[in-house]
Amino acid sequence: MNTKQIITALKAVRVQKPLVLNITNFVVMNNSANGLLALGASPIMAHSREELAELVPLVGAVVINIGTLDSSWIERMVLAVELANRHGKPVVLDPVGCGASSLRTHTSRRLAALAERLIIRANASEIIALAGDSSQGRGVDGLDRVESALAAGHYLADHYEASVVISGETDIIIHEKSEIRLRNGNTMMPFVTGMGCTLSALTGAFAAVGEASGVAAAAVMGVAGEVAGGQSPGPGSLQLNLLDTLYRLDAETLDKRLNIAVNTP
Ligand SMILES: Nc1ncnc2c1ncn2[C@@H]1O[C@H](COP(=O)(O)OP(=O)(O)OP(=O)(O)O)[C@@H](O)[C@H]1O
Ligand SMILES: Cc1ncsc1CCO
Ligand SMILES: [Mg+2]
Repeated sequence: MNTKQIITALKAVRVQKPLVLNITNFVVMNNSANGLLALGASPIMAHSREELAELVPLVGAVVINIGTLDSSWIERMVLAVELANRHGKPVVLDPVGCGASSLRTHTSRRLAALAERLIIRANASEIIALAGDSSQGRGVDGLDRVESALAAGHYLADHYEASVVISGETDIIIHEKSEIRLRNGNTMMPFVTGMGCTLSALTGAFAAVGEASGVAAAAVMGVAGEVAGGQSPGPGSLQLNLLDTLYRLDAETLDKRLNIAVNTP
C-alpha cells in the first residue's frame, strides 16, 4: 500500500461512512466514538447479547477491545466474533494489557483463534505476550521497543492468518508477509489514554471499506498525531487537537508528511 492508496482509502471512508460496531472498554468509549466520527465513519458501541445478532449483519466491521473485560463481557465478545464470522465481517482485536493478567492473555488468544478475518492491533508488549514470549509491559502500557516485537508479530500473522499492527514510536504493519513501517506520530501520544484504542477503532473503519486497513489507519493516525502534537503544549490539548486534525486531514498533508517504508519479501 502506498500513499496514494491510503488517500483513496480515506476518501472511501468519508464517502461510505461505514458503521463500525465496537465492544470496547469503559475508559475509551468516548475517545473511540469521537475518533471514528472525526474520521468520517459511524460508530456504534454495543454489547448487549439481545441486540448483537441484529447489529452485526448491518455493520462494516467489528472492533473488540478487551480493556475492561470480565466474564460477561467475554461471553459477548465471543458471540460478536462468531456473528462476524457468520456474516463475513472483519474483526479488529485490541488485546489491551495482554500479558498483564492470565485472563487478558487467555481471552486475547481465544478471540484471535476464533476470528476468521482478523486484524490484530496492539503495542509491542501486548504483541510479544500474545505470541507467548515474556514482555516488559506494565499494565496496559507498552514498554518494549516495536522492532523487538517483529518476530512475535510475524508469528501471530502466520498462526492466526491475520494482519498485525504493532504500534509505538514506529508502527510496523505485517500484511501478507510484507512489513510496512510508518514513522510519524508524536512522543506525547502515549500520555493520552486510548490513542491505541482509537487506532484500533479507525482500523475497523478502514477494514469496512477495503484491504490493508491497518496501514491506512496507522498512517492517518500517525500523521494526525504528528500535526496535532505540533500544535499542543500537553496531552490535554493533544486529545482535542487530534479530533480536529482527523476531521480536517487532507490528501496534501498526508502526501507531504507520511513517512512510509514498504519491505516486501
Ligand atoms: N514514541 C512515540 N512516537 C510517536 N508516536 C507514537 C509513540 N508512541 C505511540 N505513538 C503513536 O500513538 C498511537 C497509539 O500507539 P500506542 O502503541 O501508544 O498504543 P497503546 O499502547 O495500545 O495505547 P492505549 O492502550 O492507551 O490505547 C499510535 O498511532 C502510535 O503510532
Ligand atoms: C487505562 C486503561 N485500563 C484499562 S483499558 C485502559 C485504556 C487504555 O487502553
Ligand atoms: Mg492499548
